[in-house]
Amino acid sequence: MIVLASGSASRRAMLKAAGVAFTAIPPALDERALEASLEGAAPPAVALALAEAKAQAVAAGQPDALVLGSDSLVVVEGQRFDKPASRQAAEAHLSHFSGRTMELHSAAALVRDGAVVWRHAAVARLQVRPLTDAFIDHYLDREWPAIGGCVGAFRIEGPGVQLFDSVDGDHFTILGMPLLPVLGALRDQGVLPA
Ligand SMILES: Nc1nc2c(ncn2[C@@H]2O[C@H](COP(=O)(O)OP(=O)(O)OP(=O)(O)O)[C@@H](O)[C@H]2O)c(=O)[nH]1
Repeated sequence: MIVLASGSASRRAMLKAAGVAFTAIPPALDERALEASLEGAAPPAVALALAEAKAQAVAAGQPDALVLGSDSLVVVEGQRFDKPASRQAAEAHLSHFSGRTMELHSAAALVRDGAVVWRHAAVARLQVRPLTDAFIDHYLDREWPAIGGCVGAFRIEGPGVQLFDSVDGDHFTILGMPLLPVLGALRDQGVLPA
């Protein structure tokens, strides 16, 4: 059985659309505390550590399952941004992102019998166009609070696409999980038909 250790609607939707049968169990994990313990680590290492910790947290209660954890984080000019906690935070994030290049790191890990059997990190680079205060306000009138659950304060599959001049990277990585490598790993683990 495949367990997705995530409360992310986007990750559930990706796996469902791909035709993967799974059970979703949100991880009970203090992500912020773990991130704090990783202060100074490179973004891919942070995303991988969080993906593994989420999978391990759920795997503890699912002894016979293959457990998939995933994490995404945004870095702009070396500064990391988590999901916006309020509309005001989203406004501040977007003002800061204006005209800058955003790195969106997404990682995934598989845990079986308590051991990490596979891990992968990917990065997408998104060029944020200059954003006026009026645009940000209008955008948030439509997209808040939906984007409260999204790092980067956008949904690329929705109006969030209007934030960018260009995007370089895998669409799924931006949505929150490097789906193609995940599917390859699930085939290697014998839980998806090869
Ligand atoms: N719909 C959508 N979600 C996005 C996009 N970019 C990032 N996300 C979501 O932003 C969230 C990143 O936060 P995380 O802490 O990794 O995951 P989470 O939502 O807290 O869920 P857990 O896996 O339970 O930790 C994930 O749910 C991603 O799917 C996007 O363009 N569209």
